[in-house]
Amino acid sequence: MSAQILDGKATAAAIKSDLTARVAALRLQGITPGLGTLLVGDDPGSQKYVAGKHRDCAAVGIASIQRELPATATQDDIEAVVRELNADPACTGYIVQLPLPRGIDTNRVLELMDPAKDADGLHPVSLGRLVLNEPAPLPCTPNGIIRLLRQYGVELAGAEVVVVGRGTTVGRTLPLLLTRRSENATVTQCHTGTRDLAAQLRRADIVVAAAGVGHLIKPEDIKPGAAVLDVGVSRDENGKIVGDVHPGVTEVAGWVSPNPGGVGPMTRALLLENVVLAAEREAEHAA
Ligand SMILES: Nc1nc2c(c(=O)[nH]1)N[C@@H](CN(C=O)c1ccc(C(=O)N[C@@H](CCC(=O)O)C(=O)O)cc1)CN2
Repeated sequence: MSAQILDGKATAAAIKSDLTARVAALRLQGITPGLGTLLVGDDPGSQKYVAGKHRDCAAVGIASIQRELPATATQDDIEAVVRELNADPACTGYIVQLPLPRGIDTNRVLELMDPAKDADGLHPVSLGRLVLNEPAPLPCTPNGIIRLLRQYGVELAGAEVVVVGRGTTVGRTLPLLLTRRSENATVTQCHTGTRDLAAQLRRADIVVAAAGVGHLIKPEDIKPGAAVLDVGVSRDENGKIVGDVHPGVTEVAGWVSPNPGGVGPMTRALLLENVVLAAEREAEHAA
């Protein structure tokens, strides 16, 4: 058996096509949505992701506001740009590309953002609203995972989901989305302190790997027919980028998300969606 591919590239393309029409409608009302990004430092991965976000903006008609600071930027330098983006009327929503350089207090930077301009759903106010089940911009990668599963008809209600990882962008936030009544999944969160990861994985209907440990998830750990989503990015001993999921998993699983081409493109599309939703709310208030 070979697993069905959860094609994030194709699913993201359909979302972007819908967004292109919605942006055109907003522009007719005199509103041009704008996405801001703040990139600090010269990490090639982060540079690539941010460049991709602005390419996507151009493709759907969203304006781009690109701010960059060197790796030597101080906390004050970064906070000054955050204040500028908060005040910029052309900027509907923005993100601070993570991770920030060592020595920078990331939480302080995020807390300084205007929550109304949080395009990432990672501001403490947005995360608090998510916990309280109130309307909030959804974190892009977790939202992308759920939308991809829905697109391919993978049942979430009653499913046993194992999330591997506890980072803010995926591990901590995905369980909050999966356990909403609309999804109704049961979630086990695993991490480096989990005593027997393989035992947890073997009973999972859905596995989301976001640990950043190359090929951590092996074929023998997967229940036949399960859905396996690979969100991890790390480098092997030759410097080649590898995901968290061993390629052999495709022979056991029912569905797999490729990496690249799975959750990454969904993350980017749903960032644009958050900006368009914010601009549509602005249009409603203006009417
Ligand atoms: N402020 C944020 N920072 C980070 C986030 C985030 O959601 N918000 N997530 C990750 C990085 N990330 C988004 O910024 C991201 C990662 C990967 C991709 C992507 O499209 N990957 C492609 C492959 C790209 C390539 O290497 O050629 C794929 O998977 O097909 C998009 C966004 C950490 N920081």
